[in-house]
Amino acid sequence: MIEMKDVYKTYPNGVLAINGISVKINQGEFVYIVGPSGSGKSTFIKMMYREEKPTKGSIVINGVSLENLKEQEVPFLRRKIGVVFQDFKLLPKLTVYENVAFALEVIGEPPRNIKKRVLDVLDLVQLKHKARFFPDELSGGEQQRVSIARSIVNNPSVVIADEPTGNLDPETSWGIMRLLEEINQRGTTILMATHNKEIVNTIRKRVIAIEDGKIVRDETRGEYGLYD
Ligand SMILES: Nc1ncnc2c1ncn2[C@@H]1O[C@H](COP(=O)(O)OP(=O)(O)OP(=O)(O)O)[C@@H](O)[C@H]1O
Repeated sequence: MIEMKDVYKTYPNGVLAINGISVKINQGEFVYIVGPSGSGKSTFIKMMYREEKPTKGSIVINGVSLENLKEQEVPFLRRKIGVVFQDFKLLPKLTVYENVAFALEVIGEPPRNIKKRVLDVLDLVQLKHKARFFPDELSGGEQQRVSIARSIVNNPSVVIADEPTGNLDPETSWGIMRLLEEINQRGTTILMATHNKEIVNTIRKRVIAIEDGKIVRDETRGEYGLYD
C-alpha cells in the first residue's frame, strides 16, 4: 500500500507544487493521475520514487517510510518501484537485452538469474526477437515496451508511469495500455500520469485529479475531466 499524509512540496525557486495531499492506494490498484499542465502530477509521482523529497508530510510505501530512508537505502526502494517515462530513457549504446539486464546488474542480481528473467520479460512485451537490437533501431512503441520490460524485471510491487503514451501514436498507445493492464492483472499497482483523455475515458479505472497541487477529485471509475 502507498500512503501519503499531508504532503507539501515547495521547490527551491519558491514554487509550491504540492499543497497538502493525503491519499491511500491499495496494492493492485490501477490509478490515473490527471490534471492541467503544471498542476503537480509529475511532482506527486516523483516523490513516490524519491526523485523529489516532500518539504513536509509523510509517504509510506509497503511499510517503508520514505522520510527515514537513508541515501544508501534508495536503491532498495527502487527495487520495489519500476518507473516508465514519456521519453523511454533507454541507454543508446546498449542492446535491448543489455538495457533490461542492466536493471538487474546494478542491484547485484546473480548472473545465473539474469538471463532467464530478462528473456521472460522480453517475451511478455513481445520483443524477444529484437533482443540484440539497439534502441535507435526500434519504433517508439517498441522502445516503450523495452522500457516497460526494464521497469518490471525486478518484480516491483508498483509501476509508476509518467505520460507513457505521450510520444506515441494512438494505435501504439492502446498496445502500451494493454501491456500495462496485463502487468496490473498480475498484481502490480500501476500509477499513471496522463493527458490522454480517450484512454482514461475508455479503459475506466480510479482517477485522481490534481489541480494547483491539491487533489480535487478521486473517483473509483472516474473520467478524465475537462482538461486539455
Ligand atoms: N525542478 C523544479 N524546480 C522548480 N519548479 C518546478 C520543478 N519541477 C516542477 N516545477 C514546478 O512545479 C509545478 C508542478 O509541476 P509538475 O511538473 O509537477 O506538473 P505536471 O502536472 O506534471 O505538469 P505537465 O502535465 O505539464 O507535465 C509547476 O509550476 C512547475 O513549473
